[in-house]
Amino acid sequence: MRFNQVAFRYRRRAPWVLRDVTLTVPRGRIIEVNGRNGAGKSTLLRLVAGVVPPVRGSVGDRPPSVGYAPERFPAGQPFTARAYLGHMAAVRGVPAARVGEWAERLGFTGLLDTRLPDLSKGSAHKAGLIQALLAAPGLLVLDEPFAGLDAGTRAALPALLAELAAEGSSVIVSDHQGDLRSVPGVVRWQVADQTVHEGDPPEEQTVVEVIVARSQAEDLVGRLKADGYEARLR
Ligand SMILES: Nc1ncnc2c1ncn2[C@@H]1O[C@H](COP(=O)(O)OP(=O)(O)OP(=O)(O)O)[C@@H](O)[C@H]1O
Repeated sequence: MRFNQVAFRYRRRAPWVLRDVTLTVPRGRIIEVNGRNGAGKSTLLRLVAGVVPPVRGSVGDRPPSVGYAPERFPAGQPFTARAYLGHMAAVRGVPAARVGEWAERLGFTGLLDTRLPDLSKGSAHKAGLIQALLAAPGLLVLDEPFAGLDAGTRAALPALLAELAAEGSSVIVSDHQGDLRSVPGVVRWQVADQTVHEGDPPEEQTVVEVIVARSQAEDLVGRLKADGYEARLR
């Protein structure tokens, strides 16, 4: 899946949230999306999932089956979790039994007959997660999935995501709390300055003063430069 010069803003004349975003979403990998509050992480995830279209540019080759769990699960609907998830399974064309399997895996079985508005915030979040996982997604987009989860589910989720990635899914996750730090091979994206930077943020730079005999100074500067440091003679 590819983003070609994607730009997005929520309204005409509103400031651009993202501009000139060109990137490839790798298959079979977990991508962790970081950035400060308001940088545009959720907006990027909505564009990846196809919930909003780009204002400029294009998105190509999105896998046909997409699972998306937004940051806030809209829990106001007057159904039980079982009825809601059964409905979502039917919409996605997967057997209703899949609901029970994921509920079991995420410790949600006892809550299936609770009405969505009566679920706690964390449990509603889990219902959102199960709904995203139902259809063995080629692309799984999770916005802050770790927020509000109980310790057991929170500890189990990275391995579950790694398993889906190993089966070939692209798994894109925004994560403030570093829950994916222990998973090997995670790709990191930083959202900043209205765009997306691949890789870890550049480390902060500092200046080290070295006092050396004048006769050795040029040699030392040369050696430091050869080692990749920025060095100047004063
Ligand atoms: N539905 C919306 N309508 C209008 N503006 C929005 C909407 N959603 C987000 N924005 C604006 O877009 C910008 C990016 O917001 P976004 O939610 O994508 O950031 P974020 O990095 O996910 O933030 P956080 O870490 O706080 O969740 C912000 O200036 C925000 O006010």
